[in-house]
Amino acid sequence: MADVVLSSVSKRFGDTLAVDGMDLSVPDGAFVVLLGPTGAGKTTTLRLIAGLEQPDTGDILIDGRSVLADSPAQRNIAMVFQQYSLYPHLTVRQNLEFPLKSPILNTPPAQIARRVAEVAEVLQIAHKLDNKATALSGGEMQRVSIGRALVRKPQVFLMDEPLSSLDAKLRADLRVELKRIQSDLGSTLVYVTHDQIEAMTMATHVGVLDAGRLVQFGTPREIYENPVSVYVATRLGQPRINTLPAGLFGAAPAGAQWIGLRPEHIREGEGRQARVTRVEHLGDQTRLHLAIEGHPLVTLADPHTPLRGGDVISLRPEEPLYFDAHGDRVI
Ligand SMILES: Nc1ncnc2c1ncn2[C@@H]1O[C@H](COP(=O)(O)OP(=O)(O)OP(=O)(O)O)[C@@H](O)[C@H]1O
Repeated sequence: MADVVLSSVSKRFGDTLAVDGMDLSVPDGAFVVLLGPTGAGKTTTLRLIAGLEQPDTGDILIDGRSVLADSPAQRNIAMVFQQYSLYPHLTVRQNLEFPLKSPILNTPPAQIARRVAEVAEVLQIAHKLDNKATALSGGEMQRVSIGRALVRKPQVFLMDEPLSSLDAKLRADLRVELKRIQSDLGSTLVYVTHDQIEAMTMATHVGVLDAGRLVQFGTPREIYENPVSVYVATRLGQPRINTLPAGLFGAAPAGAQWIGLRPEHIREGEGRQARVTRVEHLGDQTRLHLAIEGHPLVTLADPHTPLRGGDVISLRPEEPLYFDAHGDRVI
């Protein structure tokens, strides 16, 4: 296993600067989740690490050594994409064996058989080993794709939204499974997702990308509790952090333009009056939509809340976050 370092890496496609002077340090054995809206440069970052793209400037080091001159195969990296990339005419077993049969590796047949059996067991596809890849459900195909990455025990795993095409139950199962496999193997993993739950539950570190730049890197808790900007704060947390005029609840720190309120920053019972506009029951959470002087606000309520649209409650902020006019954190 190995650490991965990107040092001032930039990559341009025509007029688009997809990755812009990125410095990223992925510690050995870390599970790093890259978050950011579409076009932020997440996939390009993975492809640069894999060697599928070459940077225009900067350096990429794996295990302390520059890999810019290495081919993707020489980098000993396994990548899993959103769309499963299986050989349709081969069986599941043959698909899983394929990476181990590379002439570079020269793996003995008994070891290949053992490794395929182990991985099939972990991913719960042992009973499908002799099926053609095309005779599988979407979820099974994606498990085989992940299995193909796992069989090789590469230096680094790169995964680009590997669970996003799966149904909710399978996604939840594989989330737990992937995290377990990663921590058992001690593998270094860089993972792209739009799914906050995946980020919060699997990541040891989260990297937030904005227009090709890494704007914050830290544990999921640090990113959630101590975001450097509104942009970062809105990446994690459902409902999203509310941003309201800083003076709405009284005095605000110097330079503050916005007050950022997550549900846990809102205390009911005293303070400003807020009108309930809607109570939304989502099953796993109940959202309270409010308005203070016409400013909308969403927070969480007890599932059995007696509140109804039109009710008026009082609330005040507790240890909120403040941001300046550019959205940067003030305190
Ligand atoms: N091969 C390419 N040719 C031209 N432009 C590209 C190419 N690859 C990426 N881009 C552009 O670079 C920018 C970053 O793309 P990238 O796919 O890395 O973003 P992303 O954060 O992964 O987005 P998504 O969440 O939609 O996958 C985008 O503006 C994209 O259109």
